[in-house]
Amino acid sequence: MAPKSLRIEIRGRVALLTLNRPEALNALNSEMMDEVCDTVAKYGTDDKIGAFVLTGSEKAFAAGADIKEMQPQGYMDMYMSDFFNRWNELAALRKPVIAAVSGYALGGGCELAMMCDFIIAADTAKFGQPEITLGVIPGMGGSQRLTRAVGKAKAMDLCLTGRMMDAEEAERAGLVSRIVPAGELLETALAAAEKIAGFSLPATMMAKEAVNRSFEVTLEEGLRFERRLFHSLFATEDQKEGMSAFVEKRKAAFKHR
Ligand SMILES: CC(C)(O)CC(=O)SCCNC(=O)CCNC(=O)[C@H](O)C(C)(C)COP(=O)(O)OP(=O)(O)OC[C@H]1O[C@@H](n2cnc3c(N)ncnc32)[C@H](O)[C@@H]1OP(=O)(O)O
Repeated sequence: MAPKSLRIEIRGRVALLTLNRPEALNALNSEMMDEVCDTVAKYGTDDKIGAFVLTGSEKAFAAGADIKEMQPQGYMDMYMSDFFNRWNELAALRKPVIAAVSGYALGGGCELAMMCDFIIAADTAKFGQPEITLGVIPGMGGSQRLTRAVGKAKAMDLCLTGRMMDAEEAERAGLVSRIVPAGELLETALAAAEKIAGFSLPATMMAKEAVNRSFEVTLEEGLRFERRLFHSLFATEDQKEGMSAFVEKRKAAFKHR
């Protein structure tokens, strides 16, 4: 069945996923979670896809989890269904994912963007964790990923006051990798994704794995892990091709093997 709240376009080796619930500013409900996670599961194992772009509308990347869906729930409902757990499938995706954020990225929207590997923001983007204004706290990783991205002071400020930060503040804080004019957001994100998808897929996957590992282990363990991955890439055809192409002064043609 075709997804209802997600548009999927395949552009060469890039899968472009557009959140599509404009009537609710892309509020993330269970249907959307299933559609996003089913889609990344499908293309995550497709050798023809080398990178993803996740985006929303001009007004909202996503204005948070769907408050109307959560409002009637009780503790047992949330606990027994392990509400939001499926979003971990996006965070665990092994291929690179870029979040292209325009407008609101609030609550679960900000958390969803942070599950991606990096965020390219339009100059209109606004980030925040306003859950405190609803009597709750972040529940899709905000207190953890935001703190790792921007440090304790700013994460506390955002989680405790519920205020929004604009794209410039988010870039200064390290949440966002680059800011572009709103009209150039999608082409910039797609160009970055196409560039990544043109490199060796095993190398981009291992680069992602190595950077992510730095959040979990000591420096010494991380360095050893990186070196082992680096060594292993010398078993790939793409290492032979990439280095030969440099020596022969030509463009590499990676086979993703
Ligand atoms: C995942 C967790 C656990 O971390 C929790 C969360 O994510 S909780 C949600 C956090 N997000 C918010 O609290 C933001 C809620 N939205 C707003 O504050 C405003 O909508 C706004 C400031 C983003 C934009 O305001 P405005 O331009 O005035 O538009 P609205 O009229 O408010 O919204 C239009 C339409 O969308 C519905 N909407 C917006 N956000 C949500 C949401 N998170 N869940 C459900 N529905 C949402 C809003 O109700 C409007 O619909 P109608 O009521 O007109 O049908």
